[in-house]
Amino acid sequence: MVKSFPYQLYLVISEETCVHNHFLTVAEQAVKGGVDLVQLREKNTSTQAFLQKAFQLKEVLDRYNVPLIINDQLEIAQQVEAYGIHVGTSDIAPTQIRENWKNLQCLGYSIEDIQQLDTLESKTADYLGISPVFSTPTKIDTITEWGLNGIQQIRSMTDKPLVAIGNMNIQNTYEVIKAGADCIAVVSAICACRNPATAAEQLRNEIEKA
Ligand SMILES: Cc1ncc(COP(=O)(O)OP(=O)(O)O)c(N)n1
Ligand SMILES: Cc1nc(C(=O)O)sc1CCOP(=O)(O)O
Ligand SMILES: [Mg+2]
Repeated sequence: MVKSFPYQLYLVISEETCVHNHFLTVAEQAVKGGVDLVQLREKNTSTQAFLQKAFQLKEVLDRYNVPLIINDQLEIAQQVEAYGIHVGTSDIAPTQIRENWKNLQCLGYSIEDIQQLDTLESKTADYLGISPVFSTPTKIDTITEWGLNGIQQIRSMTDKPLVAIGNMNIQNTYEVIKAGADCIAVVSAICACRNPATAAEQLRNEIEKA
């Protein structure tokens, strides 16, 4: 059974990608503009610093009832009582996460090739990240881009909620949702903007048009 996934605009944030404002300000403004799910993805910080940022971000998000997802780090996710965790093929496996985190609410898993869809790991996930829809300088260790055809192909093969990530912006959001994605996830389209609330609002409008 597919669990409810009512999220459509997903912010993936780290301190270093927030160019003009503090990351907590970006997160709060983005939520005010329409972001309904946030992932903290810190690739270049110590565990202690990641944990501290996670607590700070959770405090902000809790005020708006917006769930927090932690990237990669199971212990941090559990310590901050996050809503969930997102992992990819090089990380701790979804089945192992389920074994170790009994009251986990939301488990995201990246799909990089079509064979992965038919695995226990994918079936264990609550949503699948289409990784990447379009190639992006924000994450360069990806394999190939799925494009709109890839989204349609995955959509025809699974009922799981699909999160489109990779160079998502206001120009391509409408067609990506039309192709079958349930949600779009962004870094630069919000974090690199001077006004994160306006950026989120514009993305939200594109989603709602579709
Ligand atoms: C929503 C979402 N989709 C995909 C990813 C990528 O996860 P992963 O493949 O584990 O790569 P890293 O983010 O760990 O570099 C994601 N984080 N979020
Ligand atoms: C965190 C992440 N994961 C990706 C994947 O393909 O799995 S692409 C990506 C970064 C997305 O950044 P931007 O919105 O700036 O393109
Ligand atoms: Mg990962």
